[in-house]
Amino acid sequence: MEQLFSLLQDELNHFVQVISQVLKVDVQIIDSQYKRVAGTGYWQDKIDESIRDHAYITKRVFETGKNAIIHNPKENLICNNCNKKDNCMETMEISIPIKFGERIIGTIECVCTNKEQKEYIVNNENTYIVFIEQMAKLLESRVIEEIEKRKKLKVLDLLDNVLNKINEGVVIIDSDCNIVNFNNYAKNILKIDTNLNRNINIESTGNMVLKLQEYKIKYNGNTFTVVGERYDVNYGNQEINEVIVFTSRETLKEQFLELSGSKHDIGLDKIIGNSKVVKELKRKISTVASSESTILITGESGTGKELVARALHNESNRADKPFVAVNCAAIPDSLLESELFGYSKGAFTGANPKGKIGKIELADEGTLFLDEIGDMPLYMQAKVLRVLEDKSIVKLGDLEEKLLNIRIVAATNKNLEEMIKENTFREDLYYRLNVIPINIRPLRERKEDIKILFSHFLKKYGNIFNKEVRAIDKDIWTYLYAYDWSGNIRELENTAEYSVNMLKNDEIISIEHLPSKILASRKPNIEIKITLDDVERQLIEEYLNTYGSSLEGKKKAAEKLGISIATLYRKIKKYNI
Ligand SMILES: Nc1ncnc2c1ncn2[C@@H]1O[C@H](COP(=O)(O)OP(=O)(O)OP(=O)(O)O)[C@@H](O)[C@H]1O
Repeated sequence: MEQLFSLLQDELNHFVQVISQVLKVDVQIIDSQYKRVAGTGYWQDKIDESIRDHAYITKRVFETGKNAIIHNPKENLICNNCNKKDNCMETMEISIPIKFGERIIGTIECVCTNKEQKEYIVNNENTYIVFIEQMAKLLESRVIEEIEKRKKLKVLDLLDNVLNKINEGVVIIDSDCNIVNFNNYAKNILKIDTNLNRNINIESTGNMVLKLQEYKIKYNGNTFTVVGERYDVNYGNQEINEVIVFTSRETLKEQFLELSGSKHDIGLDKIIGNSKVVKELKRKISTVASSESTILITGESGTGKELVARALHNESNRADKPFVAVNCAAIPDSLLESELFGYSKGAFTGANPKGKIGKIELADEGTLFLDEIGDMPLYMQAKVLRVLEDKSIVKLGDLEEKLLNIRIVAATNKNLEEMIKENTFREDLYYRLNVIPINIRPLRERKEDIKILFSHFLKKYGNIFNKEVRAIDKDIWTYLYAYDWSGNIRELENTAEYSVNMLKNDEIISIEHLPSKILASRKPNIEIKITLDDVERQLIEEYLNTYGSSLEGKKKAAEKLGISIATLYRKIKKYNI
């Protein structure tokens, strides 16, 4: 509270000057620590001095909370003990308390040092005292105001901090669409530099993503697609017109996948497909999931290698332990070793002084997934081989060996055998990794999976973008079967995402929603390697999915298929459904 006086210093000086001019005497303000915080004339250059050892009149005001009007200081009992009494020049003193609620936080003191001054005051004493009391009240309300202001500033500061910590962008704009304020997230996403440009343009695309509006934000020559909410906050104030709270579309998608558990709970049921190849793949995963042996997953990009690796982990008896994925192609060679092995305190210049736990150690008791192992530099291959052989690691800068219990699953889209011939992949590591090989066939070799996968992805993106995918026009399949799918399932998934984006309300998914490259690829009389059995099995599965596999469900499915329940049972057995 006392510090507040020092924050109001300029105003205090102004106060004492005004009182001094009216009363024609010197005026000072004393705080509750008996420190002079403002003064005129004789006291002007004695601010901040303590008056404690001769503050007899001031003390009385603090004790009683009442005005002290002393007409003859030297003779007054209050001054009896004052050691300055003999040299005291004062002819009259008025001390008025400055209150803050019930508390006394200071005094306003006016001192006459000659007869004329005293006479001037005494002639109008009551009026002057009321005047000083009013000034004390004014000071009290200024203190309250200042405290309120400070509280608000603290809350604003706190809000600012909170806004900068959240994972959403916040931009405040004025009525001319100029940025007034923004948080760190918005700054990073939109690359805001208000020194360069403050103008921003926000337009709704009309799309909804997970129940939020999608917007195109144009700023500084760039366009960003975000999702969020706009709030009108113009309460007759041109300077603050609107707040937009947003997140990037990609982040939202990630969050959705995290929340829906699709990243963590990837089990066999997340591997979609009816083809023999997929069925065989799933069977193999459940057979080998709990084995301790190393697995090498091969397959073209986008065939689902990571999905299979996660399923292997989640189906294994290590499922509740960590699954740590390292993408060997995404980490620069110079960082890969410390990323994998970690380092001890002060291992090298520039290293984190606390040391770092490597990904291999993090995977202890769980699964280490070495993705894109074909991109691992040769010297690192040798080190990883040692981990496989010794089941232990030595951190960089450390001498101690740490025993580990990890299961290694590696994956690559490269032909490692070719690489061995070219001396770019170690033969010994290859055999160590390839104990259980799992090869995932490209989508073009199992086109019968396209229908179920595409339908699955349409549903997924329908949920994400809050669009109802009511039906699919059957003509679409001819195009999807004819396409080559060099990007495999990832490309099919992206196509489904594109189609859902293109879908307007009340439409059904049809060829007009497909990307042009797929429409262009259609060859006449395409040869689809689907047998009658495949179609029959798929139909039965679809009906069982719809009606359920209870007896009632099966009866309904048989009725819809136009076959007897006995025939249905026979076919279920035949197709191993
Ligand atoms: N059988 C499947 N069922 C459902 N989704 C699948 C299937 N196979 C792949 N996907 C999906 O396709 C996308 C690509 O899969 P994933 O990342 O596992 O492929 P990858 O072979 O590891 O690719 P890359 O070699 O490029 O790393 C992912 O979104 C994955 O969920």
